[in-house]
Parts: sequence; structure tokens; C-alpha cells
Amino acid sequence: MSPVPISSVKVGKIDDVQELRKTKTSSIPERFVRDSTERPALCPVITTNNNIPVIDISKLLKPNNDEFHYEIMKLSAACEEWGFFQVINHGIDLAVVENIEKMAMEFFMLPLEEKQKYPMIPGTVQGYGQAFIFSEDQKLDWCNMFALALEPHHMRNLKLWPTKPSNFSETLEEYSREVRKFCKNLLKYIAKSLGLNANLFEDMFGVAVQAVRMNYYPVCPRPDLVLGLSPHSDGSALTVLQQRKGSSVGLQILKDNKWVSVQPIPDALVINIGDTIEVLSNGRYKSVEHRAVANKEKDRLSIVTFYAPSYEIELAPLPELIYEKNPPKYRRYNHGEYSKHYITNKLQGKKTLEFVKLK
Ligand SMILES: O=C(O)CCC(=O)C(=O)O
Ligand SMILES: [Fe+2]
Repeated sequence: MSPVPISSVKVGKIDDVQELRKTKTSSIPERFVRDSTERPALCPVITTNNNIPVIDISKLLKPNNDEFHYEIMKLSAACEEWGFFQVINHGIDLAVVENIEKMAMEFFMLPLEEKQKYPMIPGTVQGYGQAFIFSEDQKLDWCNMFALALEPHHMRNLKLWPTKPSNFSETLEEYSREVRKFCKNLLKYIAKSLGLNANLFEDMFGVAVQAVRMNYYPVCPRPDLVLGLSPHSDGSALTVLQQRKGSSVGLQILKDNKWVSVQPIPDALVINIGDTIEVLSNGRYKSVEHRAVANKEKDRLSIVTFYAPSYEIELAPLPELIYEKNPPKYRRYNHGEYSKHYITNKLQGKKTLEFVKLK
């Protein structure tokens, strides 16, 4: 069951944030102004460096030596305590990483009419615009998105593949191939870190679903009033996030009820555990709530890949991780049904997981 468009949704007027920015006005339209409880400046933000764990993938290439075991232990602690980590020496060709950043920026800098040839279709999260908007009074994010499903092949909506910039398809295909390889390997390490057979996730997921979302956050005159992206957890198994070099700092994760700002490390990728792994690990690994904030001085680009099981797969906490003192916390469900639930509801912290949580 793959996501289907919803045609009956009334989303109201959605101002394009890049166009708003061009007007140089310092006032923010009401639909972007958050309630005081949601405004970023009112929440305590920790910005200390070196907080989010860093995993060195090169140390995982030779299994079963001390370095390998140490790194696997670090990975396990990162997934349990943070749900987020950065990876260095990830093995993805840096030229491929740079190319996608350049291409994405070229896309976002195109005239609005060009980008609007690929409008976001409510209920599918594909195309250009704002996703997860389901009513006329819902608050908007200070962000322009462009998202596409890449795999499996039959899910590609070819009408949504831009013809400009001219290298769009080729660049995205190359990037997504590299990221797919990386995700498959990382899932092996994650399985090992849970004491499971390395191939368990790959065998279980079938032909994995892979989607990419490019988020562009223009400079904002009042970042204290808006959010770049509403708080949410990801409905994927794994998410790989790349931040454009020289972008502002914008990603924040909720840790012990405080928003912690993720300081980018050059050439590193940010990884987070999505809802699927939280469920399969019966809550041992956390799909952590995160959001993005806007910035007054610098714009920001993030390129996000969601890697998830095939839609027909049934998911439930793994029997290997269930024992008497740790009974199942989630029910058995179909992943396609979960995905549909995810993308047909607005982003609201970890609310989506309630759909499958056992009371
Ligand atoms: O731009 C970011 O840092 C956050 C993006 C994100 O969380 C998402 O696209 O799911
Ligand atoms: Fe996310």
C-alpha cells in the first residue's frame, strides 16, 4: 500500500518563504508566527560542542578486532541515549556529496514559476512546497521543501522530476545509490550492536523504500517567532542528513526535555534512528524528536534521505529483544499503513508512534 494523493484537503494560502524573503519586509505573516510555547527563543537551547556522539565508520570495516568492538559499543550507546549521531569517514565520495548540494541550491534558486511546475501533492509528500499541511489555519514552517521517492523504481512519479538544473536526475541518482549502499551497511552495524544477525534488517525490509527531501531555509528577519521545521520524529528506519557547507546551524534535537543544537562537523553526516528501528528494538533505540530553527544571518540547506522497509512488510518488536521484564511496547502493524498515517497527519513531535504503541 503506497501513499495516495488526497484531493479534498484545503490548505489555504501558502506563502513561499523565498519570495517573502525577497520583499525584504521585516514583518512575518501570521501563519508563520508560532504560539509562544513553540517559539524557539523561549526554549532553553544547549549549544555546547561535542555533545552528539561521533562514529568513525572506517573503524567498522574490519570486523572482530578491538577497534571494531569499541566502535560498535559507541554506536549502541548513541542509539540508546541520543537516537542521533554523526558519522565520519562514511565512505561516500565527497564529490558526490558536493554535487548534490550544488544541484539542490541551483534548484531552489530557480524562479518560483519553474519550481511550481512540481507542486507538493497533499498526502504523498512529493514535489515542491510545504508538506504535512492539512488545514487552512495550520502554522507554516519557514522552509521550502522538495521531495521525491527514489526507490523502489515503480514509486517514482516521473512527472515530478525537474528538468532544471539539467543535471538534476543524474546527480540525484548517483547520490541516492551511494546513500543506499551506506544505509545497508549501517543497518548491519546497528543489527550487530543489538546482538542480532548482521543481515536481519536487510532480509526483513524487502526492497527498501528510499526517499529524499531537500529542505531550504532562507534567512529570516524574526527567527525568534518561527520554526524552520516543526518538531517530529522520522517515520523511516534510518535517516541520513547532510548539511550544506557554510550553512547556518539549524537542527535541534530534544534530549532530556531540552533542545540541543547539532553542531555540524565538516564532511560528516548526521544519522538518526527512525520509528521503525524504535519499534523493532522494542524501544531500546530511540527515534528522537527534532526540529529546525531559522536564522537571521545565513540561509541553510539540508538534504535528507529516509530509508525504510518496503510497504507490504509487517513490523513488530523483534522476539530476540523481548523478554519477561521487557514485554512488547508496540503492536504488530503493516508498514505501508503506518507510512500512510505518518504522511496524512501534521508533524507533531512523537505523536505518530502513538498509532502503534501498546497502552
Ligand atoms: O533540516 C534539518 O536539519 C531537519 C530536517 C528533517 O528533520 C527532516 O527533513 O525530516
Ligand atoms: Fe526529520
